[in-house]
Amino acid sequence: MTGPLIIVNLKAYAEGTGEQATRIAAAAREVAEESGAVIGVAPAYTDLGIIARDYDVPVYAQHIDGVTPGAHTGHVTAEQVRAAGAFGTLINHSERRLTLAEIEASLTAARRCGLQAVICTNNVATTAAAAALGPEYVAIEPPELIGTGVSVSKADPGIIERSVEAVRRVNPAVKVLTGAGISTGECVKIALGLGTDGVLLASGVVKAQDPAAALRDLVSLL
Ligand SMILES: O=C[C@H](O)COP(=O)(O)O
Repeated sequence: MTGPLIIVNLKAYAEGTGEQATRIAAAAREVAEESGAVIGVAPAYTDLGIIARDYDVPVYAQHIDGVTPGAHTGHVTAEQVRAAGAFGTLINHSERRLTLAEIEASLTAARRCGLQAVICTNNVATTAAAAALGPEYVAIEPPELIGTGVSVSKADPGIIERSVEAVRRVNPAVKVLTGAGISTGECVKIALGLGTDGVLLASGVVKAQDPAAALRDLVSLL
């Protein structure tokens, strides 16, 4: 994949399975084709297989556990999401936080299965620690802005700049995403201008009346 990456995290917003996820995946595919942007989706586990099978978009798990297949009730393995068609996985999202040891174990599992790893972080220090582990991406998201509609790009550009600097210092091979309240092309443009490689967002697309229109706006200034 080349160019900025936009990942739409569907979280647990849907009350059922299928309908919302397939609508957003279809919109992601359509807008990616029109614009040339890379748009991934992170559906619930219950929707992951169908999205990966029927929609030509990069699919991310929202979390994987750092275990190998075996007696682990209530866990989800990298092998399972890979077999269901996942391209990558989020790790340590603010709504699914892990210890440092667990982050490392989940990253090891992702590597074992060839999944692209996006480690989410909540401040500059954790961004630097995550970068030291060497995932493909870190995604810095100030937790207080998540789901608020107040964009990190406008409310806290400094945390993006400092995170990009920290990653470049620790491990320049790691790419940086940012997220929290991102909903417009302007937010994306500011984030990229501050040195990121893309954005991670949810409510701006998931709660939109017309997800395709919301995605078109996001890529409008690329
Ligand atoms: O994974 C996505 C982030 O937590 C951002 O969520 P949000 O776009 O609803 O603020």
